Amino acid sequence: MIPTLTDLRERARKRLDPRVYDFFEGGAGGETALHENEAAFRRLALLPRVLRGAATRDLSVTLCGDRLAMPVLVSPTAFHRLAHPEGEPATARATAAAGTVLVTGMAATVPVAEVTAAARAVQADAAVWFQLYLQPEPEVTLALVRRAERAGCTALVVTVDSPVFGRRERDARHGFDDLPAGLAAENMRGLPGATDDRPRDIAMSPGLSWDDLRRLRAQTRLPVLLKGILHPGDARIAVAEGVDGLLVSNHGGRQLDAAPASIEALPAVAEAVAGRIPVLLDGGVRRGSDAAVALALGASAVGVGRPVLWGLAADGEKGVRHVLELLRAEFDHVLALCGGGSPADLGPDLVVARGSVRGGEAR
Ligand SMILES: Cc1cc2nc3c(=O)[nH]c(=O)nc-3n(C[C@H](O)[C@H](O)[C@H](O)COP(=O)(O)O)c2cc1C
Ligand SMILES: CCCCCCCCCCC(=O)C(=O)O
Repeated sequence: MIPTLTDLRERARKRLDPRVYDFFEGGAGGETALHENEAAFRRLALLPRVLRGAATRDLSVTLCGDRLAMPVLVSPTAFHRLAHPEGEPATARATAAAGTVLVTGMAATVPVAEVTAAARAVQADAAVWFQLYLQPEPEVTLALVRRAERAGCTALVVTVDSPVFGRRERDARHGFDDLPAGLAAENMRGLPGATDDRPRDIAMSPGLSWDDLRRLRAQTRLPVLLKGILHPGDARIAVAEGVDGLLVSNHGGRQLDAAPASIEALPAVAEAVAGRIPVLLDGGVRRGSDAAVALALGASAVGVGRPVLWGLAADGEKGVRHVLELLRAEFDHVLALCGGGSPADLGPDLVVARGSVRGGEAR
């Protein structure tokens, strides 16, 4: 039988140390935002169109100069070697084989240059983006940016939803506050605050402002996307500042537990951006139909976090390939069922609240 994401989640749970499984799976506080990310998709339905003559389908999208074979990319998740000994290079090979973007990041357990090399061994022009938390000392951030540029990353994703680290009750219960011996955030080596034995800790910086972002953008030619935007006011400022893209995200429910589900925040952000820059979304995407709903509501693409970790833990590179292929095939199928030939054919008129369509009242 072909394993579904639910099967892979269960396989991952059986294979992983419960402390690691909970670190991957858990959210902040009472885990309301975590739960809502998936639940909010279940409250939405697609109202398909018919007889639109879409004989062939092309799933590809272009984002910040990179062409993706499908509108699903891999969001940054920390510490892939906790899931599988091969870690981020296995994820990179699988993502390159799927023809989409891997966002690796500061909290990778393999240096960024090895991650891009693994992706490019599979596909010469594989796109890898680098996620970073701006550090309180600009020179540390700059050193990380140069590392990502040298490694051939094609965009930077600055996570802005984490002025402080989320209160993760599962981790607190387990006392899980450090990596096992032999694993580290490898991109943090050789920076101020690092020692020969131990990389510098990743700092969260509550004092950051748009000035810090302006400084970063002046220091690099790479496109800069902001990850963790939920408020349309911030989206408007980001566009005015010249940011290259936004990722609507509540960090997989791991930061502000009182935040709305990502899919609920998307329409207002998309409206504020009005097509001027790409808007992406992550959080709770578990099916091709979730991706279709997000695209219909204004996203150019979606990211997946935990599903990739489940695939990696369950079956290494093969498991991640399987996750991405499942999502591609499901998205393609849903697009066909909605009468679409490309992601651009999905618009807001196709999305309704479940239970709201009665006898022709909908449109
Ligand atoms: C175990 C784990 C680690 C994560 N690490 C990071 C990270 O280092 N940087 C970041 O910006 N987001 C991180 N995230 C958030 C993801 O990028 C993404 O926003 C979230 O996982 C999407 O939700 P999903 O898991 O429901 O797909 C992490 C998420 C998880 C589950
Ligand atoms: C196992 C020890 C935890 C140390 C935390 C380091 C910060 C990494 C940030 C990862 C992240 O964003 C997440 O959501 O988790």
